[in-house]
Amino acid sequence: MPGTDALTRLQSTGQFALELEAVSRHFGALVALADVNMSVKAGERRAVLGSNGAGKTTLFNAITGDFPTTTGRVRLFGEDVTDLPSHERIRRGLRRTYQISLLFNGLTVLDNTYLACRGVTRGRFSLRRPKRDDSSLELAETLLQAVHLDDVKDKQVAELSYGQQRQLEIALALSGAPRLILFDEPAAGLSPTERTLLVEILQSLPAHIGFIIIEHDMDVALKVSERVTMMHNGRIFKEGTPEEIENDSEVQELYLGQGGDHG
Ligand SMILES: Nc1ncnc2c1ncn2[C@@H]1O[C@H](COP(=O)(O)OP(=O)(O)OP(=O)(O)O)[C@@H](O)[C@H]1O
Repeated sequence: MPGTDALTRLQSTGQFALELEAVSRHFGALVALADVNMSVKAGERRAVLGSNGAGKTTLFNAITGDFPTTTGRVRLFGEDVTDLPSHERIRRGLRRTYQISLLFNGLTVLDNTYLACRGVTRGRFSLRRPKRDDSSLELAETLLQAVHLDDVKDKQVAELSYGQQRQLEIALALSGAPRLILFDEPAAGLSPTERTLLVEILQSLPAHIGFIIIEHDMDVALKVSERVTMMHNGRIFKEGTPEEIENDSEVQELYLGQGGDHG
């Protein structure tokens, strides 16, 4: 049971997109997340940094409900979702991208996006051929413009570069009125040019869409976020503005102490 302060915070308004209250996740004897408290405002852009095994992916799994938490409460937009399955959290506006690709390689870019739009709006997938007047098709085209893929919309996904596939994953995450998106290392494997484009795409997302980004590229993470949470050994080690984190001597020590292993 959370204490009085925790309960007061749990009963707070929906001004927060996300509130984590003493969230822990154990794997046997291993504590992957230990008593994590974290609040992200609606529309806020937050980076989560930390070395390998710091608990970043486990944190995402706790937020999405992909793994149950061992202890603690998770609140989305003022509502306690700790006991709700992933699809119920998605219905409340939560989206996630993965480090592995979940795209349909044999379909076109537009078809992939269209299916995602229909899948969310109708609650299930339909393989009906799109008609020109379909609002899902219009939405899909708009999303592809937002991620700079409109000129390759008729190509098969398998023909896209790796960077373009990552851009498409962002378009899919944008389908169906998301309010909070979790991006899991979107810059991984991208060229410098593709990273610049990624930063531009993330910075141009509509203001009401908040996100949390796990990113090993400090430069990308600090450019697209308003606040940064540093994790270490399953705990929150530091939180602050990008400037505060960049200039923090303990953060520098931790990173340098790992021989430059930022990820
Ligand atoms: N399903 C699992 N079973 C057992 N241990 C796990 C499982 N998932 C994660 N862990 C362990 O929990 C700890 C945190 O892992 P996690 O993947 O959350 O770290 P991370 O910060 O995302 O690391 P990376 O940057 O390498 O992705 C690690 O010690 C990891 O080995």
